[in-house]
Amino acid sequence: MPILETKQLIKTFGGLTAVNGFEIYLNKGELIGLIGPNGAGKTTAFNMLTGVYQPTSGEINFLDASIVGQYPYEITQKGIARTFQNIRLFKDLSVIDNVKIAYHQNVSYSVLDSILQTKKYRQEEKKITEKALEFLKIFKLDHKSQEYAKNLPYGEQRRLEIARALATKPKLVLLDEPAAGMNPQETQELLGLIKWIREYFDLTILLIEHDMSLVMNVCERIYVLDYGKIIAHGTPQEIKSNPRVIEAYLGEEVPVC
Ligand SMILES: Nc1ncnc2c1ncn2[C@@H]1O[C@H](COP(=O)(O)OP(=O)(O)OP(=O)(O)O)[C@@H](O)[C@H]1O
Repeated sequence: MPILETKQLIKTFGGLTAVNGFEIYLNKGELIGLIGPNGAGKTTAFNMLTGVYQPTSGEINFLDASIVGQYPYEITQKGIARTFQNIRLFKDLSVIDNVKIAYHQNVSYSVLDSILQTKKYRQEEKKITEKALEFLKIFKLDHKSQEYAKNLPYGEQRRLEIARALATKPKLVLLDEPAAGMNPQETQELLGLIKWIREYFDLTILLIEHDMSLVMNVCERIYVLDYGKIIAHGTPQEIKSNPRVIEAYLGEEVPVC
């Protein structure tokens, strides 16, 4: 039984059909790639899976229940987390506060507790700080916990964004071009990190990526989107040699390994 399944998802913006009949399934524990030329509809698909956009029509089932019509925060609570193509951190907050914010969706103290700084509030805040620090340690960012997020080098900001997404305790993580803007060494490290977090946090991962070597090296199956439609689906080997994929990439040599 797939953890996530979509049926005939469509998203139109005025006269433009950005996503047209998007059907994918993700089994628990899989690491799946979503690739396609610029403007193919990849981010729009992510936005529908996370409640940022409501589909024009179609179904999205997560853990056997429909999530269509739910708000992004409800979908996060159900266990889907994401990162963004353009890093979205609270840049003027410290590194640790960026992670603590992700924990705050599960606090049990009230606004009044926090205003009055009650014992309950203080105890829970202490626990959250400890947990956030543990998390930063895993991502080798603990020594920068008090640094402003905006002062981190690019690769570390990407790591922090992934750390923050994982602090919401997701079952499924959607990574939107995590290697964008990274140099080859950072990309290589990221590849190791993605493989590792999948095992360590028992995750299912859906990855949008333009870096073909990353996708081909790390993903078990790949979906290819072109003009809003899935034109191919298969293992990296199958995708590499698929004529429709080669055509969509305008004769570019598709994958590089
Ligand atoms: N909010 C919006 N309003 C109008 N059109 C939109 C909106 N969001 C996306 N689009 C259009 O939908 C199409 C798909 O865009 P999308 O960003 O999903 O593609 P993509 O595959 O993620 O591209 P890229 O790889 O460049 O990020 C594009 O033509 C884009 O201009």
